[in-house]
Formats: sequence, C-alpha cells, structure tokens
Amino acid sequence: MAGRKFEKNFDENLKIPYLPCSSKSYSHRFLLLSYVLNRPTKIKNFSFSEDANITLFALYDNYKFKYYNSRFGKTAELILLPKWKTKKEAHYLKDSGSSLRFLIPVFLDGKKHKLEGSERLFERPLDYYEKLFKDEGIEFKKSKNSIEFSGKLTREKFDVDISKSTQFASGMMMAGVNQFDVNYGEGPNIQYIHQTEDAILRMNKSSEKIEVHVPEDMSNRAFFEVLKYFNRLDGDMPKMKAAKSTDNIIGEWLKSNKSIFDLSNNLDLAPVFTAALAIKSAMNGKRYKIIGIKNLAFKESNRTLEIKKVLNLFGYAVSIGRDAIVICERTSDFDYERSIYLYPKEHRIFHMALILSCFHKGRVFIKNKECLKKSHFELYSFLGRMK
Ligand SMILES: O=C(O)C1=C[C@@H](OP(=O)(O)O)[C@@H](O)[C@H](O)C1
Repeated sequence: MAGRKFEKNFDENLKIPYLPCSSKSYSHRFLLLSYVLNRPTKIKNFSFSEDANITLFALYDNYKFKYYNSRFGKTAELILLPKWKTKKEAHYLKDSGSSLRFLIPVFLDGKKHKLEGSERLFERPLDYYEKLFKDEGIEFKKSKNSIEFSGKLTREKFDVDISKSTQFASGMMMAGVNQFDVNYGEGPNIQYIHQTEDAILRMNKSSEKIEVHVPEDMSNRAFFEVLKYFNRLDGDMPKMKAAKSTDNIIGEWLKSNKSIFDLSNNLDLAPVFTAALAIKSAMNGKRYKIIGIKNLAFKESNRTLEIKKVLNLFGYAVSIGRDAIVICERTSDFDYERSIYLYPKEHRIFHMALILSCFHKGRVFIKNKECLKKSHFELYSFLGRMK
C-alpha cells in the first residue's frame, strides 16, 4: 500500500530536472469563477493537482478533458458547461483547505450543502465563516469532520477578517462577483488576494464563452530555483517572468547578503527556503532568521513544527519563536553519513526533505511521496520512475 515502506533512497548525488507545472491556485479560481459566472468555459493548462480536482468534483458532475503536450509537459484543457454543474448535496474534500474555504461562500445559494473532509481539515481556521453565519442568521452544523449549512448572502458589502487566512477574502470575492463588495483588513499572504483579483479580471469579460490559460505555479518553481542555486538541478531551467514581483523571489534572496527574511507574503515558500538557508548556514557559518510565519501553524500540518523536525533530523540546529525561525549552523556531533528515515505529512515538507537529501552523505529514505500529488503531479511521477 502507498507509503507502507521506505521505498525511495536519496543521497548527495541526487539531481532533479526542472519539471514545470501549472498553478493549482489559479486552477482553483478559474473553476470557482466558471461556476459563479455560469458560462461555458475552457481552461487551458489545467493543473493535475489533487486539490484542484477536489474542487472540480465538488462543483461539476460532468466535465471534459482534452489532453495535449505543452511547455508544462502533459497537460489538459478542461471544458465546463453550466448544465454540468453539480446536483449533489454532499462533497468529500479530503484535506483541501482551499477547496473548503472557496466552496463555502459559493454554496451560499439558498440550497442545503454538506462538506466533508479529514479531521485536520476542520481543525484549520474557519472563524470568519462561522462568524458570518451567526451574523447573517445562516443555519449551520459543524462536526469533527463535516460542516452543513444552507443560506444566502444578501448584503451589498462584507468586511472580511484575513488575519488567519486570505482565502476568506478570496472566497467571498469570487462568490460575490458582480453581486457584492468585499473589504478586507491586514494580514499575511496578501498576494493571494491579488491573484484572485487577477483571476476575476481574466474571466469576468462580457463574452458568452470564457477561455483562460493557467500560468505556471510559482511556489513549485521556487523548489527548482533552490536546486539551481546549489547546482543540484539536472539540466537547465528556462527564464520566466513572474506575474508579481513577490512570485519569484527565492533566487534573488539566496544570492543576497541578507540574514533576516520576512516571509509574511510568501508563506508557502517557508519549507524550501528554510532548507536552503540551513545549507547556506552550514557552508558559511552565518545565522539566518525567518520572520512573519505565524500562520504556518494552520496548514495541512503544523508546518513550523514540521520544519524544525526535518531540519533537526538532518543535523541542522534551529530555534523557534512565536513568529520566527532561527537557523544556527549544524550540530557539531552529527554523523553526516548515517541513514535518515522520514515521513513528511505534506507536499511542501516533502520538497524540503528532497533539498536536504542533496546535501546528506548518507542515504535518505522518504515515505509518502503520494503527498506530492497535492500540488505537483509531475514531480510525483518523476520520483516514481526513479530507480
Ligand atoms: O488562495 C490560495 O490559493 C492560497 C492562499 C494561501 O492560504 P492562506 O492565506 O490561508 O495562508 C496559501 O497558503 C495556499 O496554499 C493557497
């Protein structure tokens, strides 16, 4: 069964080719907007990520894929028609926080809906929606692994609290296209709200049929940027212009002499970036500090703790504060040739373990490559093909 044995072994000879993939965040947004705008839609370069599929299956009972080869490797064009919109009441979302927080406001359409998922999913923040339900008198029932609700949003304006997740604002903005205004306050990861604004602009045109292209996934590209910086990329990777200046920042940061980095607008980069800084620190003896990471605790796992655990396993010393991680060289009595076994709970932590494997002399055995399907199917298949 998947993840039963430590099936892969890596070491300092590991090199990985650049495997681009399309953005799961944009794919999510285009799906939601197609449903809300209620128009025939063609989505090119649709992401094969598990998360995007979860949202697709929740929104549509039927859809058509046309497969083709693009610069992202094997990819697909997804065709959606309004008559294929879901008629089901209950949907299983596994551990996809994005699906949950995007679907709730869209499903506030007067009908009854039930969203089910893993237990961790319902431990993650839902505060804004719970408050919204109470304020609007919307009936809801939340249990350990599901939420049921039925209601409608009737106001013209909503003030959304994004201190725990930007997805509350993104979800409300997509559900409210051409219907109500959304204001939001301060919070980290604001670039994801800009991404929502951009997706709305791309889709909310007057033409009857919608056609959009999903751009490259920049969080996954960051993983390859780190490999490239340390000369562990097999082959080269094409230059690419990021949509926003914050999208492609890793290469620049690694080349700089800075020692403090604020990740509040690039939270998803924390695992691969801490791995990169730990390797740099082992090479040059400098200390590095990452700040702005408070919300990492709300991810698929408690990412701050997972980051510390993985760094410690590879012999890097770290200390953790309320909103910071400090990386302080390598532990002096560490055996660099020993075998390391680890079981990352989620995709971004798996990425980080792969990077650290490239700098470990002994063998590294990593379980659970299935978690990579969440955002990067190509990398998952590549590891499956590795001898
Ligand atoms: O809108 C999106 O697509 C996302 C927003 C961010 O969530 P939070 O604002 O909850 O951190 C990000 O971490 C997540 O991976 C994807």
